[in-house]
Amino acid sequence: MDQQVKENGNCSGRVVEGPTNPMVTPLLTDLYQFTMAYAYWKANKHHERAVFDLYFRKNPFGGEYTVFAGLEECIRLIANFKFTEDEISFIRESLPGSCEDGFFNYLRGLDCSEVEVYSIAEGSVVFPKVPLLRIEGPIAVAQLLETPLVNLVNYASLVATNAARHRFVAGKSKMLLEFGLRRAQGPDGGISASKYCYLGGFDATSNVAAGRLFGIPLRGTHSHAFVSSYMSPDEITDKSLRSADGSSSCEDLVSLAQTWLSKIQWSSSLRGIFGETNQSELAAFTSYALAFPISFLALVDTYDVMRSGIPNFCAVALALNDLGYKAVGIRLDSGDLAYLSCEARKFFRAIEKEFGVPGFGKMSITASNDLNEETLDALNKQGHEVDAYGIGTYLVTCYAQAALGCVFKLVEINNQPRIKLSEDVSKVSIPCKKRSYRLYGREGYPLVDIMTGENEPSPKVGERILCRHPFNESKRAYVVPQQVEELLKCYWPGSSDKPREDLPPLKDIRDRCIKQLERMRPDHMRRLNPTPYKVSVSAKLYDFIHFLWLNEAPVGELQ
Ligand SMILES: Nc1ncnc2c1ncn2[C@@H]1O[C@H](COP(=O)(O)OP(=O)(O)OP(=O)(O)O)[C@@H](O)[C@H]1O
Ligand SMILES: O=P(O)(O)OC[C@H]1O[C@H](OP(=O)(O)OP(=O)(O)O)[C@H](O)[C@@H]1O
Ligand SMILES: O=C(O)c1cccnc1
Ligand SMILES: [Mg+2]
Repeated sequence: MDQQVKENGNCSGRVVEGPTNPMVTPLLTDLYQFTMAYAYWKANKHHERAVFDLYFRKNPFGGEYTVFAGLEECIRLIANFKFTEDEISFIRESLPGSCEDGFFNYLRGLDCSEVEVYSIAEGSVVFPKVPLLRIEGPIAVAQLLETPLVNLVNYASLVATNAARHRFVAGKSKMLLEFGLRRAQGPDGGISASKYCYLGGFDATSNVAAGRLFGIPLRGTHSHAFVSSYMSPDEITDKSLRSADGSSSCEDLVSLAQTWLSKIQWSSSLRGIFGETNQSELAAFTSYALAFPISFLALVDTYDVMRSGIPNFCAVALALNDLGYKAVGIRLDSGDLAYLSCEARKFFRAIEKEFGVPGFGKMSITASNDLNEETLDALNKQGHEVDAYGIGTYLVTCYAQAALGCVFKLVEINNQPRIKLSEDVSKVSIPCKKRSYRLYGREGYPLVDIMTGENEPSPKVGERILCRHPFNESKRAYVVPQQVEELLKCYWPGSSDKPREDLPPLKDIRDRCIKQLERMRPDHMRRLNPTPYKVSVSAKLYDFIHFLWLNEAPVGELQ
C-alpha cells in the first residue's frame, strides 16, 4: 500500500493523477507547518491521530450561499504527496541547524497512506461552519496539509460562487463567457478562474489552455486591434468566397458588402439613420467574414456603433446570406449596453422585415466591458437585448471580495475533542469528529444543515429532530425531514477499508452545482437581504460544545 501511494497516487486500486499545477508540491505550505512537524516529531507526538475540519465562517459577496470547489485538486495533492530528495535538502537548509537527521528520514518515508479524507461533493452548495473537508491522520502530516488544502479550496470556491452569482443575475437563458485571463492574478489565477467559473455555471471560456486541460468549451470574438489594423478595402487581395453549398462563388465579397450597404442606407425603414460608414471597418469585417464565413461575429464599437459598426456588420452579414451563410452576431464593448443592444436589435429586425431575411432579427448580441453583478442587474432593470455576456476583470479577480477565509481547525486528537476559543463567538470552533446532514422539507427545499457527534444516530425521514444554533441558546427549531442527505463522504480512505468516492468529470460537477442552486429556496438566493440558511448542531453536540467551552475557558478574577 505504502509503495503504491508513493509511486502513482494509487488507493483502492485507482490511480489519481498529480495536481494540475506542478507548483502544487509538499513545499507549497507555510514554514510553520514544518517547524511544528519537527517539534511533533521531536516530542514523539507526530503519529498521534488528529482530526481537522476545513470550513469557512461567512458566505462571500454579502450572500447566503457558497459553491464548494477545489476538492479534486486536494485529492490529487494527497494521493501524490511525497517529498523528493531535493525538497528534503531544501527543508533541511531552511530549518535551524539543530534539527536532527532522524526528522529528515521521517520526511523521506512520509506520504498520505495513513490519512483519511472525508468531503462534501465538489459543486455542492455549502454554508458557514459546516466542514467542507475532514482530514484524519498523523498530526504532523495533517498539519503539513493545512496550507495547501486551504489554498486549493479558498479561491476555487470563491470564484465558483462569484460565477454562480453572475449566472443568477444574468438568468438561465443567457450565454456567459469568461474572458478574464489577461486580468487574472497570474497564470494559476487565470487557469483556476476558467475552471471554476465553468463549474459555477459559465458556458465557455476564452482561455485556450483551460479549454485543453479541462475540456471547457472555448469561445471568442475579435478585438479592436483587428478592426483598426485595416486602412481600406483595397488591402484585401483575395475577395472571393464559395457559397455555403459549394455550388457557386462570389468573386468580390467587398463589392457585394458595399452594394448591400447602399441598399440598407436607402431602404425605406433605415433611411437617414446613418450616412457614410467607416470603410476601413467594413474592410475588417469583410476580411473576417472571408476567414470565418460560417461563424461571422463582429465587434462593432471601434468607431461608432449605430453610425458605422452596425450598418457595416449588416452589410457583410447580408452578403454572406446571399451565399447561404448565416452570420452569428455582434459584440458591444463600450457605451450604454442596454440602449445600444436595443437599438441594434431594432436595426436587425428592420433588416429582416425590409429584405425578407428570416432570423436576421434574432442575431446574437454579446456585451462586454467591465461587467459585474451590479451592471448585469442594472441592465435587467433597464431592459436590454443582450444574449451573451463576456465577463473578465470583476469575475476572475473576485473584485467584490478578496478571499473566502477558509480555516483548518483541530477538532480532535487521540479521540479527545478539542476546541479553539475566541472573544468573537463566530470564531469559536465546533469540536469533535462530526457527521453532517442536510435536511429537506416538505416542499423539497433544503431546510437546515445539522452537525452531530460521529456516533450519534443519524436524523431519520419523518422523525422530529431538535436543531440548535451552535452558540445561541435561544435559537432552535424542531425539524421533521422529508429527506436526509449525509454530507461528508470518503474520498481518500488511507489505510482504512472504506469505499472511496469517485472524482467525477468537471461537467458532472458543474451539473451538480447548477441543480443544487436551482433547488435552493429563492429567499436564500436573492441579492438584497437574503435570508440566512440555518446551520445547526444536535442537542447532544450543543451540550458537549458548551461543556468543553466552560472546561477550557479560565474563570476570570475581579480585584
Ligand atoms: N445601461 C447600462 N447601465 C449600467 N451600466 C452600464 C450600462 N451600459 C454600460 N454600463 C457599464 O458602464 C461602464 C461604462 O464604462 P466607461 O465609463 O469606461 O465607458 P466606456 O463605454 O467603456 O467608454 P469608452 O470605451 O469609450 O472609454 C462599464 O462598466 C459598463 O459595464
Ligand atoms: O472588461 P472585462 O470584464 O475585463 O472583460 C474583458 C475585456 O477585455 C477586452 O478588452 P480590454 O479590456 O483588454 O481592452 P478595452 O478595455 O480597451 O476594451 C474585452 O474587450 C473586454 O472589454
Ligand atoms: O474573445 C473575445 O471577445 C475576448 C476574449 C478575451 C477578452 N476579451 C474579449
Ligand atoms: Mg476593458
